[in-house]
Amino acid sequence: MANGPFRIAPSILSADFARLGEEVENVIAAGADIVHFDVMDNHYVPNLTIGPLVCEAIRPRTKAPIDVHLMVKPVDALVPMFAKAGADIISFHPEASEHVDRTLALIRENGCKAGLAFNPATPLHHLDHVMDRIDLILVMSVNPGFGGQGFIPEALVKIAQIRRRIDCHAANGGQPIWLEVDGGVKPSNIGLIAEAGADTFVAGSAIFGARGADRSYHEVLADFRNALEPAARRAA
Ligand SMILES: O=C(CO)[C@H](O)[C@H](O)COP(=O)(O)O
Repeated sequence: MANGPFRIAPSILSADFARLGEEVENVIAAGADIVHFDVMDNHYVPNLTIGPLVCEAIRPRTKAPIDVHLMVKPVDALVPMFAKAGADIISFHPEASEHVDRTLALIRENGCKAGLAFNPATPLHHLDHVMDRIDLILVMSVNPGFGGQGFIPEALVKIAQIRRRIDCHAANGGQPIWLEVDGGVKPSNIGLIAEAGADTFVAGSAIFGARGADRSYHEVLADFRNALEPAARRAA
């Protein structure tokens, strides 16, 4: 699936919704690894997007993992619905669940990988006692709700702190955990984000914005891969 140690996950929030199936096929054919699916409820975040029916509609269009980011409160009722709709990974925010441990278990019981998402101001103590129940940690490098925002540089510190926790967990026999970053990721900063310790990169406007810039998804994804090369060489 991924080229080298890194995965690129286009956020379909910035895709052309009128041609969503085609957009998903094209961006994966151009070399992306994962489909990032942003779910917003106009309650936990001030925007409203897409739900399980749209996930179900795009599922047959790709074999790539569908990575559902739930920016919703409450969370639990949507977990089985997205699992049934074909999600592979489901992430949620600890502030949006009354029982983080229960929600993580529910995601795995429904056959998906479980992710925990951290807003820029969410403290990392939410990882305490649940590291063995997590498959992915999602660091938001913008406040959630909208695509096209600028990367918040303090996220780099948080990424490095989480990388140390993941490596320590693995050194003690723990399961692999992906470290995903979402918000303002571009070819100009992805190298720095990888050096801080991320391995999975969500990008919406920087990839789907190619449409307006007269460039192909293949060209834009090549920019991302080239920018990742020094970090990939160091990781090899
Ligand atoms: O979760 C999100 C916003 O809440 C989006 O996935 C994220 O912002 C990606 O968009 P962009 O790359 O344009 O910043």
